[in-house]
Amino acid sequence: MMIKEPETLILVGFMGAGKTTVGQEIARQHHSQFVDIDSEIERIAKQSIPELFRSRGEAGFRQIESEVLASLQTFKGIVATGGGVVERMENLEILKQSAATVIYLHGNLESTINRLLIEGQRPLLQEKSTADFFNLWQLRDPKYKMIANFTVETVGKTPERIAAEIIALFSTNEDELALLQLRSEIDAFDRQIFQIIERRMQVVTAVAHYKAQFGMATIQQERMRNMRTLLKYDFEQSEDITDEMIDQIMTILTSSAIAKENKQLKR
Ligand SMILES: Nc1ncnc2c1ncn2[C@@H]1O[C@H](COP(=O)(O)OP(=O)(O)O)[C@@H](O)[C@H]1O
Ligand SMILES: O=C(O)C1=C[C@@H](OP(=O)(O)O)[C@@H](O)[C@H](O)C1
Ligand SMILES: [Mg+2]
Repeated sequence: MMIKEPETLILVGFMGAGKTTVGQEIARQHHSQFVDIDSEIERIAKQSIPELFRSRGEAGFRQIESEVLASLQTFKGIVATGGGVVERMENLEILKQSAATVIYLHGNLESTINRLLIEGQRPLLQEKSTADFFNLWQLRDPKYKMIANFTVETVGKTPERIAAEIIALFSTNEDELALLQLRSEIDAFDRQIFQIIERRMQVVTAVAHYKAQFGMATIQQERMRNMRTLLKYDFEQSEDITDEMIDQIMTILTSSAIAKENKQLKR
């Protein structure tokens, strides 16, 4: 069975997740209408969001936000909400009961904060510490999940690709859809694994500097053997992480590290 194509898609997620950008891109690729709730608020208030926060406070902003959301109940097309749309109970009710399909654009805090710092347009970011931001993330994440019909992983993907994936959700068979979601989880893990390997290589560089300074050998066989033994011990009970897997992966990691160290030492 094919999933019926919805008349309206509502994008939710934390600030900086890409709701505005991806929403515009879906509308472009799918030739639909697009509304950004923040832009509507600015149009109605005749003020920018930071100005509105200054003149009427967050409560004043949230009041207009709820009114705009309520006014969009018959809109057909793509709606980008603001990250704080889940702050008010009445908004959650509207989103839960809506016939529209709600999509949670999920990301990670690190890339989100980096994007927002570059942009500098979110008043909440200016007044909150990273710890406050993390708390806000943890408070909102379950609310986005509660109202969403689908969660789409955004980490490491371009807005064009995320838009294409969302459009594909509705031209896909329902059985295939579960598979699509699981695969997107695997893709997200693969990206995380390679980000960690990259960080590992940065530490390798620091180690090479140290070894050069103290005239130490690049290859320290015993240390490498010990590490493999410890890993095998850690995963002794695991069916999936076998000794063979540990040996293969560690061979790749250590040989790339040794190659990098040798290259640096030759300089
Ligand atoms: N998938 C993405 N990859 C890279 N940059 C992105 C992505 N999505 C959004 N951005 C950038 O991050 C910033 C915030 O995006 P925006 O669409 O305004 O997010 P939101 O509406 O969820 O707050 C913008 O500068 C945008 O260009
Ligand atoms: O998360 C929030 O509380 C907010 C998110 C912003 O929208 P985006 O999520 O589009 O950045 C904007 O509505 C306002 O700065 C408050
Ligand atoms: Mg936005």
